[in-house]
Amino acid sequence: MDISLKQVEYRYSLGTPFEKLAIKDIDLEIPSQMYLAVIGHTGSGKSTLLQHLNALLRPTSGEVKIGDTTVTSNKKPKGLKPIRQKVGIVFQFPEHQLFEETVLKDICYGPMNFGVSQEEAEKRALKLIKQVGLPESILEKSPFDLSGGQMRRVAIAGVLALNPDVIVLDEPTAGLDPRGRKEIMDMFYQLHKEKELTTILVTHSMEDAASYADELVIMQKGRIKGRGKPVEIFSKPEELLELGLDVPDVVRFQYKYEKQLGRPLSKTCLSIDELATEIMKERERGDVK
Ligand SMILES: Nc1ncnc2c1ncn2[C@@H]1O[C@H](COP(=O)(O)OP(=O)(O)OP(=O)(O)O)[C@@H](O)[C@H]1O
Repeated sequence: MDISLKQVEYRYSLGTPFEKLAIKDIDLEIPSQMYLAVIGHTGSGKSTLLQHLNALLRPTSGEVKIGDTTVTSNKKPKGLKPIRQKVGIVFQFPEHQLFEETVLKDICYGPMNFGVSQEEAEKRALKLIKQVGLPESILEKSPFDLSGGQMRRVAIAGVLALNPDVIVLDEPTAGLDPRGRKEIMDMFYQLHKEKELTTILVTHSMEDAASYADELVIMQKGRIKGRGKPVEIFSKPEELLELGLDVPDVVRFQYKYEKQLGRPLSKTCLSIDELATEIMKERERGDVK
């Protein structure tokens, strides 16, 4: 399912003394099955943008197309439910929204609310609990007896239980330890590939943006400042650093190395292995120590 935004602007508290422009001039095409990462400073409008992707927010002006449905300021989509089913959002700390007595009931709540039979919902829960890396036995436990990382996975299974075509991730690993972060990010990547899920990730982690995304969008002060493949975006680290954004460690190493070398390497490397190979090649040429 393709999503597109045309000249989207959003103002919070429109028409009040607290009116606040959050995003402006947003033109964005997200083709089906893409993995897109949205990066930018705090307050640059990333979360506001995300909430337009399943009509949680409607633009103050401009137009959002989600599949065949058009959302504008004065055009409330007829069926919001299908959009909410097709586009699942995993907010920061999604475990705060767990509320049922058992994990099974929690995962089944969403689909049953959308008219899926209990039998089908339970079938999905059983499959998903394994996909998010948890044992089947956890289904009968109270979600509140689980660790933070387990709760996060249960909450993610609840979003996936709606069988979305698109999944929107707003800093989905916030607060997890490095191992938990990697496991969750790898899991989303696998789901993206296996289920052909269009994936939109908001992240402050440049490593994650570089490792997983097909393309990156840079937001600054409510506008889109740039878009490109990770290797294109990170091949100009100075521009990102000027915007006050970070770059992956490997890009920083390459940048320093090139300064010493006095010329660029033949390509931008996004992994340590790639960079090591490039440096070896330089050394084999014999003009570098
Ligand atoms: N509910 C709200 N009411 C008024 N202004 C808001 C509201 N939510 C966000 N804003 C403002 O809109 C702008 C964009 O905020 P947004 O949360 O979209 O940024 P962000 O890039 O997601 O930030 P972060 O990385 O901190 O989550 C900011 O200036 C913010 O203060």
